[in-house]
Amino acid sequence: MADQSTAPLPSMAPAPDKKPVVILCIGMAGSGKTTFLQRLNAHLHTERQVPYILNLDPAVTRVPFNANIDIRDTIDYKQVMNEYQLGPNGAILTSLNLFTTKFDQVLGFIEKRSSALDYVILDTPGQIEIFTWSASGSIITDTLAASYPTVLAYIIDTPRTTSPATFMSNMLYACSILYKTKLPFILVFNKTDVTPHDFAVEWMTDFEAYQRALSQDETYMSSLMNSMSLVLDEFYANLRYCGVSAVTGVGFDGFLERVAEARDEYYAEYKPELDRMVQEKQALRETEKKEHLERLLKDMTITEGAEVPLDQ
Ligand SMILES: Nc1nc2c(ncn2[C@@H]2O[C@H](COP(=O)(O)OP(=O)(O)OP(=O)(O)O)[C@@H](O)[C@H]2O)c(=O)[nH]1
Repeated sequence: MADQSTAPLPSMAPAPDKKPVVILCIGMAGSGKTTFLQRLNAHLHTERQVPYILNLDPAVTRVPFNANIDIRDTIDYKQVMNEYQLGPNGAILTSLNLFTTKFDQVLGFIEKRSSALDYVILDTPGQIEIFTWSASGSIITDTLAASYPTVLAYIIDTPRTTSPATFMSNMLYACSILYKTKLPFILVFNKTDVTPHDFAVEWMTDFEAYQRALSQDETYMSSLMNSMSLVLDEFYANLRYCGVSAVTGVGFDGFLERVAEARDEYYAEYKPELDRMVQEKQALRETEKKEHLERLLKDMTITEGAEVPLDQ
């Protein structure tokens, strides 16, 4: 595995305990993750903020940015397919699993440069479930979130989400990922140059507007979605979102503002909960250790045997 960074880092005065924010880009195939990353990378460079980029998609043919670490450098996805007799999705998953076994090295690379970095950005495989519902995806996410403020950017193909039914399934998917990872979450409505995301904002903030859109759908799905939308109301209430165009570059300042808010949420909510869990585990381990020791001492007293009076 290699750290491919080529350009020297611009001189920045790092704050003593400054940690880069990790942005995990996830989204359905074709939502524009890679283009989004390319644009974000360009945007950050113009702002003189330094990103460290990881490509975790072993099947991508062309990466239009300079990835510091690329899964394809260590794992040949086609070879994995042949060697393990797998189909495309199985091979992507296996490649990710193999890569995860070396993730400690990746962390080492990030750690070495972390004081000079502002962001660590990850591009994930096109098939969203391979990352979000796999053990390796969880290990990567949890490992990063244990060391760095980590946020999820869920990229949405806005022009393909304009029907109430597609919108609802996309939101339910986002909701399931949010509850699984519990990490700060940003909905990124991409491709707003084709379709502005105003309709989505309206549906998320005005329950009746979504109901009105639904009422035009007379299929059985409509009543199901009606009930579901009540569930999602709570999800929307705690959600951060923004609209961008990865092609024109519109909306990236807004995205970075959301990232800053999400980072604050990480420190205010996720990190204390993580620390609490670690402390709980440590306390449990201490109690178990004490119990073992007590049992051992008791066993030793028993085996010492009773005192036998000697014949006089
Ligand atoms: N008009 C427009 N097209 C976009 C935008 N972002 C991405 N696209 C196009 O959407 C298509 C898919 O973009 P990718 O960046 O490859 O999407 P992806 O999510 O990485 O795709 P997978 O690797 O299959 O997951 C490409 O044709 C892009 O040019 C955008 O903001 N506006």
